[in-house]
Amino acid sequence: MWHPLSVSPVVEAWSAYRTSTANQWKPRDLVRAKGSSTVSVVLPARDEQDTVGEIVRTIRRHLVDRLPLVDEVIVVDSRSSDETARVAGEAGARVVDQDQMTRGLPRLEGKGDALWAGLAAAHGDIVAFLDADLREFRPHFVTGLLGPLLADPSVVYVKGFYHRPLEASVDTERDGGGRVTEIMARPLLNLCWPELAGFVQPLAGEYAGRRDLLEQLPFVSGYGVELAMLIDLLEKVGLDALAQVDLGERHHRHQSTEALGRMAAQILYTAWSRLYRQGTVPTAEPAAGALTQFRRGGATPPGLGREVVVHDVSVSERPPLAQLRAAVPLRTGVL
Ligand SMILES: O=c1ccn([C@@H]2O[C@H](COP(=O)(O)OP(=O)(O)O[C@H]3O[C@H](CO)[C@@H](O)[C@H](O)[C@H]3O)[C@@H](O)[C@H]2O)c(=O)[nH]1
Ligand SMILES: O=C(O)[C@H](O)COP(=O)(O)O
Repeated sequence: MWHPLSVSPVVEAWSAYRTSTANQWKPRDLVRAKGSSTVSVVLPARDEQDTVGEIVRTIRRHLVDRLPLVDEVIVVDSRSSDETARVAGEAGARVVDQDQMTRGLPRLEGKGDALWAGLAAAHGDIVAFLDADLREFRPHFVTGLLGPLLADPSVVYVKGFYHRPLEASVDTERDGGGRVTEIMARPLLNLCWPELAGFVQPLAGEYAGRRDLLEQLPFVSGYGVELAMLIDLLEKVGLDALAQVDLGERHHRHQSTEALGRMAAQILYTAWSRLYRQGTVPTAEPAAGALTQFRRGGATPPGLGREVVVHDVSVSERPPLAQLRAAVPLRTGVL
């Protein structure tokens, strides 16, 4: 047993063993290693018309047209109210509609449901997920995620990590980004799932996995999807089948503190479900599924000088796709 304040030997050994950097993985070598297997890239996108086009074009230019590494680029339009679908389509993505993909099933909210719809739409043996709000996007985000999977059959899932600047309109805090990660998710994981403490960016939206494994996982509907996936993967395949890759620096659109509060609440709600499954907490759901926030300037209720805003932060889950396919025999690429 190690001293609680020292680096966990599990984490240390795993990081040394399973961590690579994106520039280690040369695109031409990956094409060779890929052989006849197929790769899909899936981008969940809600109102990302400003960024999604450039990401799709970059992937197509470098990894579809110049080198045959990526076989399809799918953008899941997640109920956008802007031109996301048109922009993505014009850039060369196959655009699928979250609601069309899940028609006939209960309507669920948020990113996790978009990812599940994207996995259902994808044909690849390997599926890589990327957020659609990335700026200064470069192809090494994709090659880095694919490298360990194509080079080593014992790796089944790869998570990206990076430096995270916090970019405000006036200045940049070099390592100020990842606020939910640093203030909530990392402490939570360290305390409750210490084997996962070696993941540098546990909430990263950039990761890749083998499709047959991804299809065995439930997908939590909202922003808890990444946390749940790591915990479920740890239980299902163990730490040694997981890897992480250094993607350098990541720039993205920052959400407001208020929106991040709702994200954090969804993640905590999700963690609760896993703690319940492990027998650590007594009830299947936390005491409440609502988050009350106070916004400057309103007059409801009177006397507070604030507006009270209440959000439902509960999450649901889509079942593993493999379960659905077993119940209703379906080809890949459709639900
Ligand atoms: O209902 C939604 C909400 C978001 N998104 C997309 O999901 C991606 C990530 O969403 P974003 O709101 O930009 O999340 P971040 O603030 O960047 O949150 C970080 O932390 C989240 C919680 O773990 C992860 O899901 C994110 O991938 C990760 O980047 C973007 O492409 C969104 O357009 C959807 O497709 N549908
Ligand atoms: O991953 C996170 O912690 C959240 O997406 C917040 O990221 P940001 O602080 O870089 O906006």
